[in-house]
Parts: sequence; C-alpha cells; structure tokens
Amino acid sequence: ENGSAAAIPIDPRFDIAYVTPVTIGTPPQTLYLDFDTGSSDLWVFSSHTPESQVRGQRIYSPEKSSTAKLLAGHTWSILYGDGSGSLGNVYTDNFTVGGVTVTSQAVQTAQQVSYSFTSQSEIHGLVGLGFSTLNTVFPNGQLTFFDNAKSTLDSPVFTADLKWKKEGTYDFGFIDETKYTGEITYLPVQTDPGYWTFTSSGYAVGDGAFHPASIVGIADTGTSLTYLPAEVVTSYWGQVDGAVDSDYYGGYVFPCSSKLPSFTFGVGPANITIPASYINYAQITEGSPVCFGGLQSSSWLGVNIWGDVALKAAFVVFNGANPPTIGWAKK
Ligand SMILES: C[C@H]1CC[C@H](NC(=O)Cn2ccnc2)CC1
Repeated sequence: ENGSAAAIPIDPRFDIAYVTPVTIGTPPQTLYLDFDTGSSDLWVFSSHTPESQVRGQRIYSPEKSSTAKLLAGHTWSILYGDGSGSLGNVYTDNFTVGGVTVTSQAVQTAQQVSYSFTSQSEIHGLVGLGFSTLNTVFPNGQLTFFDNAKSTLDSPVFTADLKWKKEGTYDFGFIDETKYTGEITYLPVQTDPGYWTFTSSGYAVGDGAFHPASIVGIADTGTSLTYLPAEVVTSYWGQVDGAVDSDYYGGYVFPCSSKLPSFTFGVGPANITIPASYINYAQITEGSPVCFGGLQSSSWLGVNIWGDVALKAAFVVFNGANPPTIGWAKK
C-alpha cells in the first residue's frame, strides 16, 4: 500500500526542520517526527524519558499500547553531527505513516535526550531514512521504516518534496508526476557507510559560468543548511556585499539588506538552482540586520551535506532498488 504524508516546517520564520505526523501502537498514538535521510534510527520521546527532559513534546507510551513488545536486552545511543544525541531501549509496535503501516517496527524509546532536543518542543523524535547499516541498536541492528515497508510498496521508493516556508510532502511507493517538471535525473548512490551519497557534477554562482567539479556529498533531509567545499562557498559569498565568514557567528553572515545570487548545482548533465531567497536563511536574532547564510563551508566536517536548503529546491527520489539510486528534478 502506498502513502503520502505532510512535511511541515516547525518554525514559520525559517526552515530549521520539518516534521511529519505518524501513529504508533494500539490504540494509535500520534507524534510528529523529523524524517531524516542522514540517519537510520527511529526514536521517540517516551514515557521512559525523564520529565525534566520533556518540554512540550508528545510522547509514546508503550505501556498503553496492546501491540507493543519490549525488544529485551537491546539498547541504542546516537550522536548527531550537530552534537545533539539521545539513547534508550527498544520496543516493536505498529507504525503508520500516511497510510503505510509496518507491524513490528523497531521503535527506539528515549531514556535520555540532549538539551537541543528538549528545547525543540515541535520535534517528538526522528525517523531515520538512511541505510539500515547505520542503525545504532545493540546487539542487533534494526531495520528502518522504509526498509520494512519497501516490500509492501508498489515501488521501493520514497520521494521528498520539501518547500520553502511551506508544507511539503513525503511520498512512499510511487512517484507523483504532478510534483516536478521536466525529467528526473538519476545518479548512482554510494551506500557505504550508509548515507544517500552521490556526486554532483559542479556548480555555478548566480548567472555566472558553470564550474565542472565532482562534489561527493550526502542528501540529508535532517540537516537545515547545505555545507559545501570552501572553494565553492568562498566563490559564492565573494559575490555578496559585506559577507564574512564569522568565527563569532560560526559561519558566513551578511547584511540582511545585501542582494544574494542564486546557486546552481549539477546533477549529471542536468542541474538544480537554489533561489537566492533560500540562501538568505535567517536573521541572527529576531530583528537583527545580520543574516546567516544557508550555504556554509564543509571544510571542517569531512563530508559535504546537501541539506534542506538544497533539497527544497528540487523533487528528490530516494530509490531503494538494487542498486539504490537518487533522482533529482526541477519543480
Ligand atoms: C555542521 C553540521 C551541523 C548539522 C549536522 N546535522 C545534524 O546533526 C542533523 N541532525 C539530526 C538530528 N539532529 C540534527 C550536520 C553537520
């Protein structure tokens, strides 16, 4: 059975993350989770999370679900690139997204969450959509919702249609032709170590010349911004009056009044253009004349990340066939 679910920006001012409604257990408990192609754990705020660490989040209570089963002797612990993290134990239960149900999905219940999760009341957990090799459950790694659902879908795919400051969709099992224009360009995916890793064919700043290059990076719906090689972001921000790479603010900032160019990245023989407005990410603080860029350097990361700033400029197909591929289309 195929499905479709909303991807809702959690903040009306800037797209820091997107959440999607899911139901867990019997009777169904509804939570809003961050679908994250950059990780592979499905974890939730729960009745096992200390009250001091829960601040407005909805929680999953396995003890209130007649279909919940403890996965005895299993634990998990995850650390994300931004330093946030969580850990806990594991149940299996019925898990439904947009009409797609997996019975006996591993649901990782949090017994500890870091402050950055506690402080974000709109995110009630994550649904990892990376490859299951990245799952942190010990001693037996668990399958992602997509890996469990794949065999029941018409086609082993899910698509991301994220939008700028608007609600988008994740579709499971089918490709909705009304959501994109032109053709979808499919690229090979490197599945080791478990991210949706692909190679972009180059970039252009604004209406400038296209620079052929091989930029290896991951498509990560769980990361707000896009992080690219220093030479790429230096040439971009060099075109913006007053832009500086600020140690104080931790990245490229610029006068909010400055005009920004768009940014184009190659996908095989095709390309995707990120509008300037997407790269004018947010004021440093409410009302500040200083703005933070949506394009930042990956030099200290060791990996290039095509986060939401890039993904929301495209219709993206995550094709879980063998071998997996990733598809990009304009929209
Ligand atoms: C410097 C970048 C900062 C942002 C990092 N992304 C993440 O940590 C994604 N994520 C998942 C759960 N919470 C956050 C990637 C590195």
